[in-house]
Amino acid sequence: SKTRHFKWEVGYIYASPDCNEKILMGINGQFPGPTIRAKAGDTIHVELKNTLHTEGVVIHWHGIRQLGTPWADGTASISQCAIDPEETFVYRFRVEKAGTYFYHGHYGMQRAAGLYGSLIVDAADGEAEPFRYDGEFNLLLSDWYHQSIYDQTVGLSSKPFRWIGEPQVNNALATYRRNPPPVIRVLGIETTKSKLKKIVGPHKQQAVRYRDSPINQKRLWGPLSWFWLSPPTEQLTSPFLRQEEPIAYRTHQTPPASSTLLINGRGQYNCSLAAHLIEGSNACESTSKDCAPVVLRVLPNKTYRLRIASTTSLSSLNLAIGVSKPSLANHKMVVVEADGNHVEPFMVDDIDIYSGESYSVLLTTDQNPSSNYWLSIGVRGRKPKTSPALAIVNYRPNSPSKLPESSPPIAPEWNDYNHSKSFSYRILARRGAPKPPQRADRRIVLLNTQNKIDGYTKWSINNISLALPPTPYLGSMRYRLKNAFDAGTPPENFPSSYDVMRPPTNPNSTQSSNAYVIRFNSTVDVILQNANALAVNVSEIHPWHLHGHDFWVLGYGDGRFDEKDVARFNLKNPPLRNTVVIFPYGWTAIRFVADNPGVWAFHCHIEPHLHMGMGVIFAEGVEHVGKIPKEALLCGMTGKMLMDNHLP
Ligand SMILES: O=C1O[C@H]([C@@H](O)CO)C(O)=C1O
Repeated sequence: SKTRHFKWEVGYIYASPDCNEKILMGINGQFPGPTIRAKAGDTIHVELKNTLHTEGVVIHWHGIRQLGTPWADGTASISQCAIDPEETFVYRFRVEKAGTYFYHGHYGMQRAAGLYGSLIVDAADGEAEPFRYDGEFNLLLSDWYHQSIYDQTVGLSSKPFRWIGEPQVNNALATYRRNPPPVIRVLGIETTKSKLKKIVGPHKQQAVRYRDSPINQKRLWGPLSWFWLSPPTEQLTSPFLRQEEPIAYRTHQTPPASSTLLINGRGQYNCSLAAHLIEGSNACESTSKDCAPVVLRVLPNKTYRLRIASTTSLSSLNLAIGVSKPSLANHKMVVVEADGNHVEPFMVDDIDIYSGESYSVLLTTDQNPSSNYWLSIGVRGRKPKTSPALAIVNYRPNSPSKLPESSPPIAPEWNDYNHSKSFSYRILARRGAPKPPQRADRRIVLLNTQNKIDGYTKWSINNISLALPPTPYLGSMRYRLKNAFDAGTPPENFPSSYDVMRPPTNPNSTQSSNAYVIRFNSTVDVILQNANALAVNVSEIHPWHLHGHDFWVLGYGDGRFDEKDVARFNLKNPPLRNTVVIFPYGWTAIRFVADNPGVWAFHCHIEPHLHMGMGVIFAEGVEHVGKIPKEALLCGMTGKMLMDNHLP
């Protein structure tokens, strides 16, 4: 095995990930950051210089256990002090297991600023993974907002609360959405100002009125095929329209597409590559190569491994490959890996992927080779304001610019939770994978609720919203510093009178930095219990990610977890993972062995939710932690002790 050296600088750069220029966090001028490729058993050595100038930074290596190097986990306030501007920190750790991983910022909402990249671990020399393929592609999925992360975080901690919205809703649209006029869209051709006037003809006055709306003029009169009329118009039956056949048109109650999903850092804002095939879409016009569609160049009748990871800020995603006609999703995929663990192979038409998860699927290029196909990514679990992100599967020797002849595969409805559940339930450990201990030493039940604290909107776990302390836990626990974080053990359960199906009767909760201390080498079950959020009839998906461990997913259920559900736990072939979802109003049970000395975050991987307190801290075997590099301890109480020469 080798040591692989990298020298990185994190800094803001200009980029146009969705054809709109913004600033984002790049590494060595790149977005997404460089891909790390290593072999199982290798040591990764990243010398990270912070060139953000005015704020700290850390990088978390998602899915890497950090056995023996807990200070390299890259979690600000937990495993290390944030790296100051112009300072350098060395992340040095081993990658033990082949698989598809990624890395990302873990300080404030820096992940959502674009601070992420892929980390791919191949099998060690002389070893092989238990499946074969002819080639591979790496797809790192994310969502992208036009609002800066500073704008987003201030909104989340303001009264009244300002939600970040579905990906990239701009302000004009947000204003517009409060009072949406019916929308009429002219499709399939570029609408010019003169054409628009002609079409509008008899409704001219209404259109003129609309010019004073918050929507900018460019959008109204620009080359995009959009315009609005008010008051409500069911269908525009102007004779001009009929003349213009084959223009399709219809009325909408929804505003324009407002989100950008990115594939390998590239997407198209408010337009679709498949506009000519999808009613209601705008054609993309940009020629910027930052946002050119991703093309997967394949040969017919081969098998490819697609490595798919999601580092979205908010969105849950669905991925399918094909075209909508003649059959629905005409490339099957065989799932073989989840979060760096082999799963019992199973075949699907589409996969769901939540933030923090990764999969490998095998794709066989067995369709008509004279066509190219769509790889389509849609939103799950939250009502999308977005059209799907598209990449092109290019069967060679076709031209990569030959667009598929029919529209992308039709994604399941965003709220078809049965579809999502049936996918999750099919993920099982591959034969021969490590089995869980047959019983646990401790069970912690974590109730997930949306709350209010002094009028601020928060998320809480057993009525405690996580507030990180100024001194990272790893240092303060290792050196037994007093009063570095809130004392006392957080609750192991929640009151039996709590009704998970209804909004909280008393939504008030408290903030704390207290931590769960877990006996070293003990086996712990965690039941993640979902509940109704603040609004009636709302319960959301939350993907929970555990640092420092893989865990077995023992089971899922609807409603409130009950003691009798224990009998249904899968102890035979539960999958090992590092991220798992709770479905609306449901529970998920996991088991892990606390065999990794350190302090580890366990949290919802939705970036704004973590920011709103949706996480807990697990500490185990901290007395076995080796010598923490001083550079990880330079802040808070450990920083002061270093200055006074009081740390060993
Ligand atoms: O944390 C969240 O806040 C909003 C909403 O509940 C309040 O605006 C939302 O959809 C979340 O997921």
